Amino acid sequence: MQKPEVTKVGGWRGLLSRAGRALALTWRAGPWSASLYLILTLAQGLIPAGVTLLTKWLLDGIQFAQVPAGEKPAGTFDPIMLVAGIGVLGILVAALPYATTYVQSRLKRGVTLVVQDRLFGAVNGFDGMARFENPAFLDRLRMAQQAATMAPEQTTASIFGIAQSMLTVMSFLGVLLVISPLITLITVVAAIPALFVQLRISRQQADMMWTFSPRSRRQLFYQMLMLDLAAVKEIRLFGLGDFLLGRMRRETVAINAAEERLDRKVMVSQGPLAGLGAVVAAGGLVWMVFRTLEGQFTIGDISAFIAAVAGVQAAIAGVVAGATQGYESLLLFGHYVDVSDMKSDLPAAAPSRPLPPLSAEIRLEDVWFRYTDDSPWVLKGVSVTIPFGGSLALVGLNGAGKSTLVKLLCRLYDPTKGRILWDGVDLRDVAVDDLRDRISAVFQDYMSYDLSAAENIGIGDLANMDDRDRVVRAAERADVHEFVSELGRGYDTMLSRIFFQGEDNDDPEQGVTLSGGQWQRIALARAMMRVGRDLLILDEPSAGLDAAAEQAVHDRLREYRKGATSVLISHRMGAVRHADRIVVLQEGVITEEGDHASLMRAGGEYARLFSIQAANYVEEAE
Ligand SMILES: Nc1ncnc2c1ncn2[C@@H]1O[C@H](COP(=O)(O)OP(=O)(O)OP(=O)(O)O)[C@@H](O)[C@H]1O
Repeated sequence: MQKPEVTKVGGWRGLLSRAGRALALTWRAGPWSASLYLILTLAQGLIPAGVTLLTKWLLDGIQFAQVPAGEKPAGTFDPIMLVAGIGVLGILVAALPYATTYVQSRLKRGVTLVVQDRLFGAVNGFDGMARFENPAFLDRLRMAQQAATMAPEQTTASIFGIAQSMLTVMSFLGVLLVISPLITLITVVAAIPALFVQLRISRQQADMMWTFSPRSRRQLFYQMLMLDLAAVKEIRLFGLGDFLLGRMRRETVAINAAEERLDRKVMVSQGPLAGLGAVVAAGGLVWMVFRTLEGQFTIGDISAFIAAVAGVQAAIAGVVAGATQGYESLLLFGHYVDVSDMKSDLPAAAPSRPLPPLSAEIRLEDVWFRYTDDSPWVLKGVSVTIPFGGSLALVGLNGAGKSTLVKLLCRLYDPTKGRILWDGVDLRDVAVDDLRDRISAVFQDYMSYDLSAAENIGIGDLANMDDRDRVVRAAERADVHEFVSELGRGYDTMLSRIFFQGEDNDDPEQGVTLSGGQWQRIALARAMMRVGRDLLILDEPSAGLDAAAEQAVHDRLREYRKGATSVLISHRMGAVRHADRIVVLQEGVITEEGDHASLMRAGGEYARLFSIQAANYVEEAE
């Protein structure tokens, strides 16, 4: 079921295709900005050689200023014009980086928008839950998220940067070649090993990021935990602060040590190579000076040589840096590409069958389920029928498989074996959105959204979210209307304080913090928003409620459930006794089935659980 979807990223062909995608993305995010960015970048690549050439001509012009006009060597120009030209290029050198940064930032914002839309669009398209429970996938998702914001822009910047540096190299080589082909060759050859060493290092860096990803995740987990409001109580009371800090420190130290090792490698391998470049440059200069003294070269040639050697080395370093950064961002971009290309984790039926409104029954036929291929079976051959218009209650000890069964009904997973039929149609043969549109549910681990009360309820049915009457009716059904009406801003009160800062923080009208039971009733109201659905699932809908509220909620729910097909899970035996059919699940197997009276008569597990709770109440009453 959870196949290892995460593969290692690498291979030149893959890298090239990813580079193509990154460039295409950048282009799509802003064709004009991208073109301008390219022009500006390339222009900056040509300027250094241009300045060098003009300077050489200027120095030659000065050297031969006293020579009569007809005897001047070819390529001697008016010094005033050359000074003006150097001035113009100087202005461009100063101004262009700012223009480039502006265009680059603009492009980056555009790219971020496109890429995030795609990534989260793809994530929203994962219909099931399994991927979200796979740690390797979560790692990749985290990296994809990181990649989404920086990788395409970085890749483009690197590719353009490489083009710029190569243009600089080539233009300088043009100048250098005219002066001395030998020096040109030696300079280039000396710079090549650095390129390969850098590429190797960057691969190691990317591998390290991947290897240490679980550590980074744990480090982040401890960090978040120490700042988590929900965890504050236990951390304070149990004195867990230093323990968590120690664990976080351990992860950070391990990551730091690996980074340190890599940095050392970079220093040891790069240092000598950089030194070799400097020796070559110095040797070339000595040779050049001697030749100039012999009259073979001009002073302008020496200045051009000095500038070109430095320029070529800097530009080759630029190519290496660009390649390294590009390589890293492409590896990172690979995670983004993989996640955004992923299809839904639930096989889609093609073509999907229409899902008729429920008219007869929902039937589980010999359903077996386990979460992963190597984990134990959670459901072992469950067969049960939920008749149309009837209520089914699921009873069983913790871990019996009740919530799992509900997840299968919502098709958050597919059964490993067996099938679930909706009026005879296998759930796998219908579009998952159609199925979910027919279901309403309160899950055991319901959500508390940092939204207003009206929105918290209304999002149960997005299409009717702004229909205040509907929201109020849903709140009434969940017995929460009165409470919400009395809040500072009624239904428009924010059920969160996280968006308020500074002075507003103490204003109770700005947002409220609800209790667990109040949140549970809001979640119930959210489910009640979904009127006219075929199946209502209530997984522990009253676990956090006080006795009076629980009674009231169940009375109302019974009213609401009348005529609706429903599945109720509750550990409160008083709440399930009214169900049309009660099923007892023990370690993934149905052991008893019937209505309250017949199960009590049978004297099995149901009767035992019921009697334990009843006895508790009686003792408490006495
Ligand atoms: N996402 C998951 N991955 C792996 N195993 C899981 C997962 N969720 C639940 N399980 C396992 O499946 C079994 C059944 O869990 P389930 O939540 O369905 O039980 P339950 O009957 O609803 O229990 P409770 O009454 O405590 O809510 C448990 O052994 C649990 O450890």
